[in-house]
Order: sequence, then C-alpha cells, then structure tokens
Amino acid sequence: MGVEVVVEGLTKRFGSQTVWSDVSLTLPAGEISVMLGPSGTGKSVFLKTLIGLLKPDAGHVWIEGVDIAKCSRQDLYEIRKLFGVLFQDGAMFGSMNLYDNVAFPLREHTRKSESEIRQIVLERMELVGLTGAENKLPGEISGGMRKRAGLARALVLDPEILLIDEPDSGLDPVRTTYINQLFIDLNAQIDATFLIVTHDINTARTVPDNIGLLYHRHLAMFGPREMLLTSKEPVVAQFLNAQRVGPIGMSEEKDADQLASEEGIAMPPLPPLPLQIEPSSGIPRRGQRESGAWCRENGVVPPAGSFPERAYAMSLH
Ligand SMILES: Nc1ncnc2c1ncn2[C@@H]1O[C@H](COP(=O)(O)OP(=O)(O)OP(=O)(O)O)[C@@H](O)[C@H]1O
Repeated sequence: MGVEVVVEGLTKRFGSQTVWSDVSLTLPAGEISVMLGPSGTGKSVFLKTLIGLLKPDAGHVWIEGVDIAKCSRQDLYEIRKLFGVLFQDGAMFGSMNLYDNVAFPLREHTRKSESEIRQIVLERMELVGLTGAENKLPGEISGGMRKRAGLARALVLDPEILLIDEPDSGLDPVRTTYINQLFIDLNAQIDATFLIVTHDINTARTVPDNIGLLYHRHLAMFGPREMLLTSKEPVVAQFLNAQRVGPIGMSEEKDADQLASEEGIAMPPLPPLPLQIEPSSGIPRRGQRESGAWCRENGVVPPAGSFPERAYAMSLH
C-alpha cells in the first residue's frame, strides 16, 4: 500500500517571487491525485519540493514521520527511495538503449545481479507495453513510447509514491487515453500513491480520486474528484470546465475592466460528471469509490445527465 504525503503550510519563493504560499493538503495513501493550474503557477515546483529537490521557505512535507523540508541528507536519501518520478519528456539518457535506461536505477541504487535486473526490467517493460523495444534508442521512438519507457524506469524500484509531470503533453487524445488507463491499471496493481500534474481536463475529470488546483500563488482547492467537479467556486468551475468567462485571464488574473465587461454573462451550467476510468481487469482499485458516492454523502445533486442518473436508468432496464 502506498504511503500518505502530508503537506502543511508549504511556501516557496524564488528571490522576491512567491510561487505559492501556505499550501496544505494530504495525498491519501494509495489514491490517485491530480494537480491542475494555469501555466506558471508552480506545479512542477510543487513536485520538486515534495521529493526534496527544492527546499521550501516555510512549511512541512511529512512522509512516514520524516519532514522532507527539514530532514538530514541521509534521511532524504532514504525517503527518496520511496519515490518514482516521471518527468515531462521521460528524461531518458539519449545514448543508452531503453533496456539500459530502465535498468539504470537498479544498477545505481541496488546490489542486484544482472540476471535479477533483467527479470525486473523485462517485467516493467511488459507492464507498459514496450516488450520488444529494449534495444531501441530514445531518439528512435515516439514521444508516447518515451513516456512509457520513463514510466517503466520510475517503477523499477517499486515506488510507494509516483510523481508524474504532464504525462499527456505532446500526446494525441488516443494515446493520452491509453496512458491514463495504464495509470489506473498500475494503481490497481501496485497500490502506490499517485500525484499527476496535467493540463488535460479530460484526464483530470476521469482519472483521479482527488483533484487540486493551484491558482494565483495559493492552493484554490483540493479534495475528492466529485467535490471539485460539482464546485461552483468561480476559479474551480472555470478551470475544470475550460471556460473563458471567470476570474482566470490569459495572463493570470483578469483586471477590473475585463471582469466588468463580463458582468451579466452567466457561467454556463456545469456539464454532467463523467464516470471514473476503471481498471481493465474489472477488479476495483483499493482506493476506488463508487461513482456518485461523494455527491450522495454530501447532499450534492450532480448536474443533469451525470453517472448516477445513467446508472440508475440502466438499473431500471
Ligand atoms: N529554479 C528556479 N529558479 C527560479 N525560478 C524558478 C525556478 N523553477 C521555477 N521557477 C519559476 O517558478 C514559477 C513556477 O514554475 P513551474 O515550472 O513550477 O510552473 P508550472 O505550473 O509547472 O508551469 P507549466 O504548466 O507551464 O509547466 C515560474 O515562474 C518559474 O519561472
């Protein structure tokens, strides 16, 4: 089972620029969370701070009783072994074939024999659908394959926490759907805690158990998927439904004139809530909740046409 990540009052500055301040959230163990936010709001900086590559100016990141923000180098080294990280471009070594790229963390961080390494590498490559591509160089394969190779490499040390930065950037919609299904299936299989940074609204609406939104130097909201998808909070509703009307402008916040010009233009109604993607095995993930459960428990009526209505209609036939 993955481990919980507790973030408390986290603040990060570069010189006089505050990237975000007072960010508090808990990534529940074994669940999938997605972090959204307009460009430049510090999503990548947030991932790097969680893994201790960047030091926050204030706050804590608690993992298994250790505060990443303040711990010793030795503790950080140990805690990092819990993480698997997939960077945007897969971050492959260009001169090594995929096999050697995927084997790299095992050769660096373990004393496993080459035959043990071979078994793990081939298993992980099979998991991400790259069997047969072991001898290819990163430059010889597509962006989608590079991402999957990066994922195989992030998985070789059996991570408890997977941080994934924009897995869908540069991928076509079909490949994005495949990689999203892969995340759901992986989560079902390895039970790690996932945090995915994405700009893809469809991914955010259908993949995670929880959604967070960074906006204007703070965490606007973090919580269960259905909570954010039904939220009428203007920033959240605008972002999750990709609308132009709302407080978010082309370059961050809209100014008073822009907002005044939108007065009287109502936000369009929320679209129906989609079903969450299920594992292809048909066996529910450990952290999976029934679609509509959050809405029911919190007395929220989902927008017309959402999953519960459909499920209800189907159960009548
Ligand atoms: N090492 C650094 N030194 C100084 N400033 C930095 C550093 N890393 C990031 N920044 C700044 O922090 C801000 C947030 O950057 P970050 O890459 O985290 O944004 P993002 O939300 O991931 O953006 P995008 O969605 O466009 O990838 C930016 O203004 C960036 O210029």
